[in-house]
Amino acid sequence: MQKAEKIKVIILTGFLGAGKTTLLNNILSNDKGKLNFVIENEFGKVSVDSTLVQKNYNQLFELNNGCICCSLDAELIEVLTQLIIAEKQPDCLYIEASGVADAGMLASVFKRDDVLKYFNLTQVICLVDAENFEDRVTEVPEMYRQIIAADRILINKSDLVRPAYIKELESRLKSLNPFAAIEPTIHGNFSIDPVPDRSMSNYAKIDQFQTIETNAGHRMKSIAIAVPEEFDRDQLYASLSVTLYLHYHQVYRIKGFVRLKGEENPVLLQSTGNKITLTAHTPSDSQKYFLVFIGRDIERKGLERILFGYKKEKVLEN
Ligand SMILES: Nc1nc2c(ncn2[C@@H]2O[C@H](COP(=O)(O)OP(=O)(O)OP(=O)(O)O)[C@@H](O)[C@H]2O)c(=O)[nH]1
Repeated sequence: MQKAEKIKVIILTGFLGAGKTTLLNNILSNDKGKLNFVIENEFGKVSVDSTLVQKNYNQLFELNNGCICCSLDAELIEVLTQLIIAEKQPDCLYIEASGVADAGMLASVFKRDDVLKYFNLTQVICLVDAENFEDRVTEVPEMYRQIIAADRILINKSDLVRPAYIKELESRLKSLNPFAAIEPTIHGNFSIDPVPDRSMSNYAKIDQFQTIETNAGHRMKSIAIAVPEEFDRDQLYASLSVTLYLHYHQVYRIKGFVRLKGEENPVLLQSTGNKITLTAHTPSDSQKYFLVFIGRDIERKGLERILFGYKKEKVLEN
């Protein structure tokens, strides 16, 4: 270890699609002169976020195919060890946890004596999606744990709800976590100053919440489907919209890259809540086309039928 001071660590948590990558991109672009390392953790095997994090970092580590809080702690320790022995240690390490990560369990890694010696977890920031909070919080226990483990809660997507609702949500979140600083944000536009009167994360308080069921694995599933063929934009949009409408309580997030008929650039397709967005994407040389579905009780066969079913029907019609 070259530096006298410990490596600062900031954990970003929040449910699927709450805006963690958007926030991280904002922080990194405001922080260009610094040596920043990033750990990206996605729940599924295939990573979309590592492509979407803009290159304003100095090194990026990916921990995929599991959740950093329950199945990847050995891999996390391995990355942390690499940082300790590296010639140049980062000014800050940002960890973007998967949307279903238990932030308390992740933060507890930084309580271990061997880790505490080199790393200072300064903030656990939880993003709450103002638009979808009510619908999801009752069915996803992981969201509670993310909220109660936070030093700072950002009510993101506040452009999509009424100002009066933000006030309501703020007091609701305050009752769940009275220790956190809470503020509304839009597109993760926020400056990462220290939480007032706190040089170290308050995550030690998590011990007070041990009565809440500990995370014995998530009920979520992540299914990646290769989509090398071109889709008709309207048909794809319609079949996924219907799926989100009918299976709103099962399909929590869709994201990936697809090609559309008659369009030169592929698109980044994303869903949060029941909204789908398609954004033009500049492909890399090794661009892969796939869609990742994250949700509960979802099955590959059913999803393939949704994606490709209408094509088969078309063949039969002709
Ligand atoms: N309207 C609006 N959209 C937002 C805001 N913040 C993020 N988004 C959009 O929400 C979608 C999800 O944002 P991400 O930053 O990818 O969310 P995430 O939490 O990293 O998602 P996962 O990694 O899948 O859990 C994207 O389409 C963003 O552009 C916001 O404040 N307002």
